[in-house]
Amino acid sequence: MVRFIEENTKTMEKEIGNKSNNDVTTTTKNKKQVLQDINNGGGLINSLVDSMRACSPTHLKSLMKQTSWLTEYPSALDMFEEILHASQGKQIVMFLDYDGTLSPIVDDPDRAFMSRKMRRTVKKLANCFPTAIVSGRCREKVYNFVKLTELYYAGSHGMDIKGPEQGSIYMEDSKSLLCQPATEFLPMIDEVCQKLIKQTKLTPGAKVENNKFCVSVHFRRVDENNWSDLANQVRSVMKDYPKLRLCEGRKVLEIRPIIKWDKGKALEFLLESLGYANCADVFPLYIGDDRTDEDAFKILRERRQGLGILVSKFPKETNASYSLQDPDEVMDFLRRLVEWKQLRSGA
Ligand SMILES: O=P(O)(O)OC[C@H]1O[C@H](O[C@H]2O[C@H](CO)[C@@H](O)[C@H](O)[C@H]2O)[C@H](O)[C@@H](O)[C@@H]1O
Repeated sequence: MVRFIEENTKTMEKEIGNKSNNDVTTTTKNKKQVLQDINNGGGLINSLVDSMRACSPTHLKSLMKQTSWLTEYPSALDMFEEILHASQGKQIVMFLDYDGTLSPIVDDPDRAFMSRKMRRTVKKLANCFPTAIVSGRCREKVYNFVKLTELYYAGSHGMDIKGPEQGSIYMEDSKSLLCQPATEFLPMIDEVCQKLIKQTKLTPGAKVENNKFCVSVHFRRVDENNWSDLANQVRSVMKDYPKLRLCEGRKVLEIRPIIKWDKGKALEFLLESLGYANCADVFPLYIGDDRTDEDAFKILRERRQGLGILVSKFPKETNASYSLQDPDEVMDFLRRLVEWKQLRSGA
């Protein structure tokens, strides 16, 4: 396991361009270039603002018609039987993103609560299958929203992984499972976070969130006319930190260490920890709504194992195989999985 981490956490200056988790969802070819320029200190502020605009799904509506998109990425509810068929004889392992997947997207990140019904469903799910939450938020924060001790948690985009507090039937000594491949960056992240708070305080609506191994700069509540100011402020801080990179989520700029670690690596690490490293009898199911989830979808495609489900009401480029519209549909899908499993085990 130590080797797994070492091999995967070497700095990746050279690889940034190829491996950025924004690759797949880049709406225009030069958006990747834009982020590289920002990351490398080039500072194309206008282009960063374009890129921020593209964070909003409404800007992607015209990319493909909904109907043809749904033909390519059918509803996981409609394809439920096919999914079960593909998983036959294999151990299903569940990976769930939090924001936009288990909880609806809201204006205030501190109020992104999941419903009681969803919590009950996820609890039942974890009784049926090994289940992990994989989030961009810091692990403690996402745990405080989910509050289930039977889950694996991968916070800070997978850079902070911990086994279930209450132990697990799927892993011996799961309580001691801890993987934090970016600890050396903690002081830098704290410093950058303080600078970003200071720099952005004059931009109404901007919110800087310290996610321990990464930082989020939210612009959901920033007037679009002020986005270029915000981009300037972020850029002015980032230019002094070549070991950090900038990515995007939903109306959020994510600042992360340039290590070769993301939600895809977290998925692989957890599969290995669960004893499924070189195993054909495993069927990982990853459900997520965000660009950072694409790294995990991509890994599943590369491994030809399990499948990814994108949560989106709008057509988006994705490495997922199926889609669900919103957290309500996610809950329906999870419930059906639980019912199916309970029926099979005669519970
Ligand atoms: O990987 P995730 O669990 O999806 O976390 C990604 C980011 O989610 C949160 O921000 C997003 O949700 C907020 C609440 O609905 C919303 O206000 C914001 O616009 C979204 O980007 C979280 O606050 C970030 O720290 C996470 O990185």
